[in-house]
Amino acid sequence: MTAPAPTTTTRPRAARRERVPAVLVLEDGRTFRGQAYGAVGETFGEAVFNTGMTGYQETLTDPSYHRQVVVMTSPHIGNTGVNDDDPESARIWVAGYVVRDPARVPSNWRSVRSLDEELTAQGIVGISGIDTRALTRHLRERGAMRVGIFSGEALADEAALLARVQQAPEMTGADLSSEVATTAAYVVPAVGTKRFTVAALDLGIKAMTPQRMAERGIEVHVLPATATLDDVYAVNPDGVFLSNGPGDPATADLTVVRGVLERKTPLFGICFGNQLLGRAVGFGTYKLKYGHRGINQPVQDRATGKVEVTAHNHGFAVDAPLDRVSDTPYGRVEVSHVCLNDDVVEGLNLLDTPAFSVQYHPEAAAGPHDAAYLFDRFVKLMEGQRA
Ligand SMILES: NC(=O)CC[C@H](N)C(=O)O
Repeated sequence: MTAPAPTTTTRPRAARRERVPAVLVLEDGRTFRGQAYGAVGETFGEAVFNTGMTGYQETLTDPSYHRQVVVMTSPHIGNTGVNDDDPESARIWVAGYVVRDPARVPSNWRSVRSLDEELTAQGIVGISGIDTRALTRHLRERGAMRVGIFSGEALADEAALLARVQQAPEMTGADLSSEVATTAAYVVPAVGTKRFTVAALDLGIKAMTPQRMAERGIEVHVLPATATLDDVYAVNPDGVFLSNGPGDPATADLTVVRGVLERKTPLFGICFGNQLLGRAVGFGTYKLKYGHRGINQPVQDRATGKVEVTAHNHGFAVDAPLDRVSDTPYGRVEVSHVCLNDDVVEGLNLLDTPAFSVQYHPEAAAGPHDAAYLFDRFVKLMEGQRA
C-alpha cells in the first residue's frame, strides 16, 4: 500500500478534548462551521454521504472510499468505539470524515479506543458539530462535489479556502486502484477442505470478500491490480474474481477481464468489478448524481423477483438496457439486478459465458446478509465448469 493521500496535511493537536474550530467548504461556495474531529489540519476530496447507522469502522477502512470525504447521515457516530476485528483493510482510507454529534464516551465490550483517537492517530481530518442533514440535502440536490475541511487557524478567508477546493482533483477520470491495492500477491487459505482456486484481482479489495470465498472451500490468490493475464493463469484458477475499488471505472484497463471472458473461465465481480465487466462487454459507465452509500438499499433479483436489502458504496454505474437482453462480443448479457429506489443497474449476467457481477456488496461488511447467495452462485459456476 502507498502513503496517505497527498491531499491531506495534519498538525499536532494540543489537548485531546480541546475545541478546535473547523470549516467545511464545498466547491460551490457553501460552507459549514464546526469543530475539528480527529486530526487537525486540512484535507480535500469528493463529498459523499453514507446512510448506515452502524458499520463505521468498515466504512472508514473500505479502500473504495479513497479520496472521498464521507458525511454520515446518522447523527451519532462512534458510540461503540473502535475494535481490532472489524477493519476491512490495514488503514483508514476516507480522505475526511463528517459527523454531527460524535460519541464522547464509547461503550462496547470489544472497544479498545475511541473513534476520535483512531482518526487522530491515523491522520484523518474530520469535522463535527455541523448540520449534516442540511449538508446531505445540499449534496442530494446539487450532486456529489469537491470539498475541503480546514481546522486550526487561518479559517477567516473563505474565498481563499474555496479557491483551493476548486483546485483539488475531481473523481471523474481518477485512476486510483493501484494507489490502494496490494503490491505483492498473497493467499487466503480455504477454510476446511479446499475445493477451488480463485485468482482475485485486488482493485481495492475488502478483507471480508476473500473470507466469504474461503468459507466456501475456495483458496483465494489475491493479486495486485497490475497483474497480467499470465499472472492470473499462473495460479491455475478455477475462477477469477474482480474486486471493488476506488476511482472512475472508465480509466481501467480491460485486457485481463476480456482475456478471462475469452477463455470462458468462471468470473465474478463486485462493485468496481461489476463496472469493469460491464465495460469489457461493451457497455458504458457514468457518474451518478450522488451515488448509493449505506447498508439498507433495496435491490431486486430480476430472475426470482425477490428483493434483497443490501450494502452499497458506489458513485458510478453501468449504462445497460433494462428492457432487453443485449448482444455483445461475449454473447447475450442481461441486467440481473436493479435498485428499486432509482432503477440503477445493480448486476449483470452473461448468458453464453460463465460470468456475472453485482454493483453492491454481498460480503456485507457492514450490512445485511441477504445477498450471500451470490458467493454460492460463483461456486456453482465453478462446479459447472468442471462437470
Ligand atoms: N465500491 C466500489 O467498488 C466503488 C466503485 C467505483 N469507484 C464507484 O464509486 O462507483
